[in-house]
Amino acid sequence: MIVNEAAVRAVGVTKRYGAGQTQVDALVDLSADFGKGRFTAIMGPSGSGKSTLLHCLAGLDQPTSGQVFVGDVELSHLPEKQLTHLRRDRIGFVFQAFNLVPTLTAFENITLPLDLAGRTPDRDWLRTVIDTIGLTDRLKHKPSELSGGQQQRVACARALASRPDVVFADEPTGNLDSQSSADVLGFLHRSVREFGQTVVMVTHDPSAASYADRVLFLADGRLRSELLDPTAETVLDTMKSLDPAVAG
Ligand SMILES: Nc1ncnc2c1ncn2[C@@H]1O[C@H](COP(=O)(O)OP(=O)(O)OP(=O)(O)O)[C@@H](O)[C@H]1O
Repeated sequence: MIVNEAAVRAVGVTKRYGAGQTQVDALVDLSADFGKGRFTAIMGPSGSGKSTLLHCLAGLDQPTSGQVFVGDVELSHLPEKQLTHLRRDRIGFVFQAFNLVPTLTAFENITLPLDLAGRTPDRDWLRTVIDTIGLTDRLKHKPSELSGGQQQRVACARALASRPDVVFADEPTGNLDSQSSADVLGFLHRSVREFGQTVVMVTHDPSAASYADRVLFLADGRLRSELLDPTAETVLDTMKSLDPAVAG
């Protein structure tokens, strides 16, 4: 397995909002590689730039300066139509609010992005993903008939259905109890370990971050620290050293 090859790369990314008195530098000259087949968590205090970074990496927002690469494609040079195709074909998204379509069944939600793209699902892959989320008996149910944790696992399966180059997850366990969080994180972890998927996840929760291979810590739009093979304890210790508010 090639461990060091980057699925996504930020090079000198700055993101500035507003101007003059209201100017905010949400990201400042930030560079980071996100290795293929790796699970990376992004942490940092509120307002440190986590969501902005995720949106820039996913081509949902444009850096003010600097470059973002998905594989070897540089996003800022892509016309909007190609960017839309790249997001659709090569990137999966999981959001805090599960964002499932209420009128469709779980199975239909999972295959919706492929259907919209006019792509034939890879049956074996779809079966693997569905078996791994452990909801085989709930596939004909609508989202309102599923628990929050089950809905988020459906959202994860939807993100993986196209076998994307990278899955971006923005606070995927923010609305879940601890057991449901463990189910969702366990699934993301398995998708990396067993299927070689790449996951980049923003979280506030040290135990969620401990499922990752690596944690990046942001503060004031800058990369401040990095932890490999994190545990909830080492993540919390690093957070305390970076943010006096956490240290209490
Ligand atoms: N559209 C916008 N216009 C102006 N300022 C913005 C915009 N989006 C974000 N910001 C500012 O950029 C900074 C970084 O915001 P961002 O949402 O990336 O932080 P975050 O670390 O994800 O925060 P949280 O943990 O609270 O979600 C903040 O100061 C925020 O107020």
